[in-house]
Amino acid sequence: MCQARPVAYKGRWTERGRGLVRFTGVGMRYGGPRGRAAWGLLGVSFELAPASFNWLLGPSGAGKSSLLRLMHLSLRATEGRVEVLGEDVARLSRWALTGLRRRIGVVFQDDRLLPHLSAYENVALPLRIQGVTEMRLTADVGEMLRWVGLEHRAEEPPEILSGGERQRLAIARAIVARPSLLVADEPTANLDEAQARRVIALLRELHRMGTTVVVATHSETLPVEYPAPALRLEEGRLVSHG
Ligand SMILES: Nc1ncnc2c1ncn2[C@@H]1O[C@H](COP(=O)(O)OP(=O)(O)OP(=O)(O)O)[C@@H](O)[C@H]1O
Repeated sequence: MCQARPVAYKGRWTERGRGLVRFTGVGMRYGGPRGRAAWGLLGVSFELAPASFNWLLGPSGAGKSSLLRLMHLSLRATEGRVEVLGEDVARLSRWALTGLRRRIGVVFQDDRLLPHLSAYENVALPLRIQGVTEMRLTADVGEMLRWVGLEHRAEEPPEILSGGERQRLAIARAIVARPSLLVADEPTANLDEAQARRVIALLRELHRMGTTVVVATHSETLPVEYPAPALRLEEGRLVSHG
């Protein structure tokens, strides 16, 4: 399934070398009832090399989702500096943030597919929003569905696909617009081992094509099976990176 590589258009897959992610002294403080505000992240500093594959590890409540939300720009840090794809996000205008978001793909634990659209239309959606031509859309969506091994399910609604198929479809949708950074928050949490391996193989393949990939997981076995740099969080602090 993973042997067939997508054909890079215009001679490239993503902007290789521009996938840098750097956090410097980052803190994320969540509000709450008076006196109950809490730090989800505290003093977190690290740098991810462009086109690297990275694990994000830590127990429940350690801050993994908070870190990923900062990385895919759905949260703003309370303190510190967040640089994504080489941009200091606090300095960007709303317009520039929207542009940067388009270069980031996100995969969640639950697939978040649209139930009233076919598999094909779910993958096509990001390209339709960007207004790409129908010819390019057809080629790119077909290529993505082939890559994730779902070309034969193109006309099906997501609800009749298996959990693993839905998650592969979610990956196809997240990467069809060729993001430079792919952030995955426990993408294998609901899958059996075989399906989980298939999903990780796709994400590893994506990294080999030049995308920076960050995958949060509770799995003890996947990071051993697929060795890669790992960020480990505990109680909101980065306790190791390497
Ligand atoms: N929206 C929020 N409001 C208040 N506190 C929050 C919010 N989101 C997260 N937190 C708190 O921040 C801390 C880190 O949570 P986060 O969801 O980032 O951890 P996690 O490692 O992803 O956990 P899990 O593995 O269970 O998903 C926790 O103490 C959590 O209760």
